[in-house]
Parts: sequence; structure tokens; C-alpha cells
Amino acid sequence: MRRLSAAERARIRYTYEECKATADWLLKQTDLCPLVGIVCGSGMGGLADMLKDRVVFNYKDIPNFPQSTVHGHAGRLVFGTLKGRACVCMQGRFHLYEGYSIQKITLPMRIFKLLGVQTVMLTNAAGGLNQDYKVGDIMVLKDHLNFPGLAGNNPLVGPNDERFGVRFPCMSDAYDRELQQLAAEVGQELGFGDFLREGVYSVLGGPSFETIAECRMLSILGADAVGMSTVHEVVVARHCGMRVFALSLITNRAVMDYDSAERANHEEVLETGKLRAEQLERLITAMVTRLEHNNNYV
Ligand SMILES: O=P(O)(O)O[C@@H]1C[C@H](O)[C@@H](CO)O1
Ligand SMILES: Nc1nc2[nH]cnc2c(=O)[nH]1
Repeated sequence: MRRLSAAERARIRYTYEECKATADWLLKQTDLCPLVGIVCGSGMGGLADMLKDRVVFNYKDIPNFPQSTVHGHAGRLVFGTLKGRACVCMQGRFHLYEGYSIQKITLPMRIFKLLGVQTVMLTNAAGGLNQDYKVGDIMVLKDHLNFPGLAGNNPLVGPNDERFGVRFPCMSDAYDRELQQLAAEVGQELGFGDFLREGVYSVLGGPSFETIAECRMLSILGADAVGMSTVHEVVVARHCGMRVFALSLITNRAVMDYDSAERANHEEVLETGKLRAEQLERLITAMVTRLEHNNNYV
């Protein structure tokens, strides 16, 4: 992991004007006006390579952007087209456990909004809690359990700028139902029915994986999968009015049994990402080509 400077760590949030300056800086250097923003989960950075006519920015060169510090998160913002549709893709995301504030790890969602993005498609690697799930399954998120948020660590804590959104955003419609339906249709057409699921994702702070008792608790509470990301981004994306679709690649089975010899590890997570890379690319590409956008959207 790269060491963070004290100054990088200290900065908690960015103003509307600073976010706008970052978005304008990016827009000046590309002719593309992306309507779709994609976030690559651990080991899924290959999704960004499917874009054509690419313009690539290293996070370290983007004003106000944090830096990726996790293996499997390259740290590049890639503009490009997918079957002619302009997209922007984060090849690497930020996590709470990297030491950034929750406002900072979600900054890219506000940049997406100011770039003109209307639909955000988030991917993540997650441990499967649902006993019916297998490694390699793709779970479309229908809801989440936000443990940091329930404990007071929500990215919207602090002064609210109405130019982004309202003080008290609704989350009962966080995951767009039409997009879930579209994923199911496209998945069936591609022959992915056997490994496409839908479920509830629970987020914890990480970086330690869960104990057996924690996995059992999450399962009892209704979670189908557990991870360390996505939900914070969803909250900020919904706050500023973007449509959200999210999926988890089940990269490992959460250990629920004291007799089990299984041990969660990041290498297995990255390996499973590689094995399902092609199917993930096909699912996302097919969905993007069928997304409808309102050109007058503000
Ligand atoms: O960015 P995601 O949520 O895909 O990353 C998951 C959670 C941890 O960062 C890592 C654990 O292997 O994968
Ligand atoms: N918290 C958590 N995150 C993961 N990311 C990939 N697998 C897992 C897991 O088992 N637990």
C-alpha cells in the first residue's frame, strides 16, 4: 500500500465549487459527455478496458482526487464509449479502511454528477452469506444494510449543500427497480440465469474480514452478501439524483461454521474477479446499450 501524506489524510470534505472545478478540469480535456458512470470493484478493473476511444486520467493527476492504495484498484479514471455510448469508469475505488473520510471516498459520485452522469453502475466483490449462493454468482443489489451509516458514519453528515441534494434523502428507492429488471432480462438473454441472483448487500468498515459470529448475525438480519464498499457511494449518488444500479460478484463464501477450514483472503477475491470478468463485461455492456436517458435531465 502507498503511504498517505498527513495533508491527504487530514482533508475531510470538498465544497460544491471544488467539485465543480474538478469536473470542469476533466471536461476540458475530453469531448465526451458521459451519461453513465461505472465503478469497478476489486479485481474487476478490466471493465474499464472494454471502453473504446479512451481518455485516461491517473487519479494522482486529478485535482482533489484521493489515490488508490489497494491491490486490484488501479487508480485511473477512464472516459470512453461502449457501443457508442459515452461512459466514465473508475478503475479503482476508495474504501473507508484506507483511512480517508467517508466524504472523500464518495467524492467521485459528486464529480460524476457534475460531469453530467445520470446513471451510476457500481460493482463490488463480496462474501456470500446466503447459503444458496456459490462463488462466481453475480448478485444484483435490491437493498442494503448500512452498518457504518447506522453507527453515524454517513457521507452526508455535516453541512448540506442544496445544490447537490436535500438534507434528508429517501433510501427506500435507492436501487432503481427498472435497472434491476433490465439486468434480469439481459442476464436471461445472455444465458446467465444460473448464476444471476438478487439480494441484500451489507457493508462493514473492513479491512478485517468478518468473524463467524458476525457472519451469522448478518445472515439473521437479512443480508445475502457482505462487503466493504458501494453503499456510501449509493447514498451520495442518490442524494444528488442519479439512478443507481449495483452488483456484487460473490468472490468467496462467508465462513459461518466453526468446523470450516475456509479462510477469506484478498487473493481469492481478485482471482474470482478474473474468472467472471468476461461475463461481467457482457452484462454491463448490454445494459448500457439499453439504458434510456433524458437529455433534459439536470
Ligand atoms: O471495492 P470492493 O468492494 O470490490 O472490494 C472488496 C472489499 C475489500 O476492499 C476487498 C476485500 O478483498 O474487496
Ligand atoms: N467484508 C467482506 N468483504 C469482502 N469482499 C470480498 N469478500 C468479502 C468478504 O467476505 N467480506
